Amino acid sequence: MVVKVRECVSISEVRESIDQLDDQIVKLISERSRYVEQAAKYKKDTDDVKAPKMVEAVIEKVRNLANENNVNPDIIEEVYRTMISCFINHELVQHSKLHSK
Ligand SMILES: C=C(O[C@@H]1C=C(C(=O)O)C=C[C@H]1O)C(=O)O
Repeated sequence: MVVKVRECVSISEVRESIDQLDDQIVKLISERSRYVEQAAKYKKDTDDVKAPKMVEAVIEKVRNLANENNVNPDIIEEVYRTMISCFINHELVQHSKLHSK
């Protein structure tokens, strides 16, 4: 599917459109973060948090979604590897707080 976007007639319109999307993207990443934090409760050790097989499954899934949505899968993979790596570090902190009590 090709997502329909508005045909901008100036750089300020382009920037305005990108700003609106950034607002949504940050809200969605925040929502994702809340679920990753909840995952810490169900992971028994740090290997479980790092879950390399799960990471590869997510990467495969988002590469397929990228192909379906007409965006370069290599860009999506790089963005997701960076995001998941940050979330794993965040979750390791949550996990150690929960399991040191
Ligand atoms: C949500 C899970 O794992 C977590 C998912 C992450 C992510 O997708 O960003 C990061 C850390 C993992 O511990 C899961 O195993 O289902």
